[in-house]
Amino acid sequence: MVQEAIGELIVGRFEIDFLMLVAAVGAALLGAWAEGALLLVLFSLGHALEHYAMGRATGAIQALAELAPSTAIVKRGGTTAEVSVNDLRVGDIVVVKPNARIAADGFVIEGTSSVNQAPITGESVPVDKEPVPDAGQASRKPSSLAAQHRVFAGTVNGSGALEIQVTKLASDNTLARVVQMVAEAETRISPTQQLTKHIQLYYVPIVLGLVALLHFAWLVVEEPFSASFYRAMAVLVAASPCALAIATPSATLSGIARAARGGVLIKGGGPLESLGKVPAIAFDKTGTLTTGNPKLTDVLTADSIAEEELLRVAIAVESLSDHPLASALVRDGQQRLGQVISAEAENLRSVTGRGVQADFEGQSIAIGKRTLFSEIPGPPIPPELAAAITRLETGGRTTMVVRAGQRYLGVLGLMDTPRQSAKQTIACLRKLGVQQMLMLSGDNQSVADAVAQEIGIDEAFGDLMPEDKVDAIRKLQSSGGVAMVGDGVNDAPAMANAAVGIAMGAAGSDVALEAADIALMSDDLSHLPFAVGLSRQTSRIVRQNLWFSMGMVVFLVPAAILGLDMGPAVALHEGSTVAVVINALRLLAYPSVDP
Ligand SMILES: Nc1ncnc2c1ncn2[C@@H]1O[C@H](COP(=O)(O)OP(=O)(O)OP(=O)(O)O)[C@@H](O)[C@H]1O
Ligand SMILES: [Zn+2]
Repeated sequence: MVQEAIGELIVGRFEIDFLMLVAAVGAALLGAWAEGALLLVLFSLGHALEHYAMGRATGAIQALAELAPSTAIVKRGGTTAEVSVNDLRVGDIVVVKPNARIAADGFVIEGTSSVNQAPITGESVPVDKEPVPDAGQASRKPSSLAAQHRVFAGTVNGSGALEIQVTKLASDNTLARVVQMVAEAETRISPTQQLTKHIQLYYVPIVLGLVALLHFAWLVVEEPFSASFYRAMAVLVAASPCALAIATPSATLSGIARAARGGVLIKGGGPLESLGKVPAIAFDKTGTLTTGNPKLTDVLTADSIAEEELLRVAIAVESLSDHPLASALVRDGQQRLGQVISAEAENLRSVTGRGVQADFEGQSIAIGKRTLFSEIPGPPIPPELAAAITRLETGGRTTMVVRAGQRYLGVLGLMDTPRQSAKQTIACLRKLGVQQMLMLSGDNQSVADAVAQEIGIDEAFGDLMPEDKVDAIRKLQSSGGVAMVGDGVNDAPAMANAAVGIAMGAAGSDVALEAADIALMSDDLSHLPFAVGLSRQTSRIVRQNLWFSMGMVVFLVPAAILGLDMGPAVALHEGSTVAVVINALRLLAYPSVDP
C-alpha cells in the first residue's frame, strides 16, 4: 500500500491510497496510535478482501491458460516419447489417448473420435473428428480444413484414440493467443473507466481541500483541535472513492472472464460496453447467416454448348479460387460430370466482389456475376442468357456466368442455405432489445432478400462491393451505432468501421481472431445472444456499482461531518468497496443461453 501510494505521488497524482495513508499517519502523529492502527487494520482488511475477490475474476482467465497439457506423446522416427509441448515442432505427429486433453493445434491423420471443444469454442456438443484424406495436402493449407479434421490444444478427446499432425507451436496455438488477448483486454480501459479516472483527478484535490478546511473547525465551533482533526480524518475516509474506482474494472474483468469461458473472446471493456448498447446489428450473409457451403443446383448452357464443356471450363478455373462458391462448384460439378477434372487454368485474377478471370487452353475465361461482364471488355450478355439469369436469381440462386473468349458458355446457379440457428438467433437478439437487424451481401439482391425473409432480418442490402459495405456501416454508425458480424476475412474493413466488429468461427482463423473486437470462437451464431446478454448485464452491474458507490460517499461525508466515528466510517467505506466487487463477481455465474 505504501509503495502504491508513493508510486502515485512520484507520477504526481493523488490517489485514494494516499488519502488513507494521510489519515492513518495523521492520527498516529497526534498520539492517537489506537485510531491510526484501527484505520490501517480495517483498511488492509478491506483491501485484502477486495484483492481476493478480484483474484476470482483474474483466476478465471488464468484457468484458461492451464487447460493445455504441458507434455505430449510424440511419434518421431518410429519411436514414441513424451516431450514438453514447448519442444513440439510443426509437422510432429502427436498421439492423443482416449479422454485425454489434446496438447496441440493440428489435424487428424489417424483414428476417429468425438472431441469436446467447449473449453475453446463453448460448443456444448462434442464434434466428430476423422482423418484428413491427404496429410501432405492438408499441411500445406491447414487453415482451410473442415472442422471434422481440425483439433485445438486444450480440448478434450472422447473415446477414440487419435493421431494428429501439429500445425502450430505451443506458443502460437489458438489457446495461447486467446489467453494473451484476454490478458491484454484487461489492460484496456473502457469509456466509463475513463470517466471515473477523470472524476478522481478533480475530486481528490477537492476532498483534500475540504479536509484541510475542516482542521480549522475548532475556530468556529467550540471543541478542542483533536476533535476537529478526527472529524477531518473521518471525512477523508468517507470521501475516498475506492468503491467508485473499482466499480467498473471489477465488472469488466468478470464479464470478460465469463465470456472467455463461454467461447467468446472480448478484447476489452470498450467492446464489452458497446455491444450491449448498439441499437443495430449488421450481418454478412455468406458464411455468417448461411452455412457458406452452397450447392450447385442449376447448369444452363447457351445454344450449341455441351454441359460437359461448360462445367469443364468452370471447374478448371474455379479450382484455383478459394471463394466458397468456387469450391462448391468444383465439388458438385465433378460429381455431376461423374469424373475428376484435373486440368487447371493459369493466371487467375480475381475481380473483387464480381468474379474471376483466368487463361485456359489458349482462351481467356471470365466467370462471375452479371455486372462483371459490363465492366470487362468483350461482348455483352445475350438476351436469352440474361433472361435465364433473371429467372435463376428470382428463384433465390447465386449465379455464375461463364464466358470463354468471346463466347458465352452458359450460367450456373448455386444455392446456399441459412444456418439452422440463424432464425432463432435473430429472434433471440430482438428479445434482448436489439432494434434493427440488417444484412450486407455481395450476392444479388434477390438472394439477399430471400435469405433475409426466411430468417427474419429487417432489411437486406445486396450487390454490395466490399467498399459499399464499409459505406453502409459508416452510415449506420452515424445514426446510433452498429455492430458488424462477419467472418473477419473479407469483411475486416466493414468490421473495423463498426462500433464493434464480431467475427465468427475464430478458433479456425488467425485473421478473424486478429481483426475482431469480439470473436465467437465456434462457428455458431447462437453464441451471439449470449455475448449481447452478458454485455447488457455487465452494463447493468456497472451502473448499479456506480450508483451504490456514489450513494455511499454522498451519505458518509455529511454523516462524518456531523460526527460519525472513524470506526464505522472506515467499516462502511471498505464494506462498500467489497460489496461492489462481489456484485461484479455475479457476472461469473451468468448463464449461457441455450439455443
Ligand atoms: N470465384 C468466384 N467465381 C464466381 N463468382 C464469384 C467468385 N467470387 C465472387 N464471385 C461473385 O461475386 C459475388 C460477390 O462476392 P463476394 O465475395 O463479395 O461476396 P460473398 O462473400 O460471396 O457474399 P457475402 O457478401 O454475402 O458474404 C458473388 O456472389 C459471386 O456472384
Ligand atoms: Zn478504500
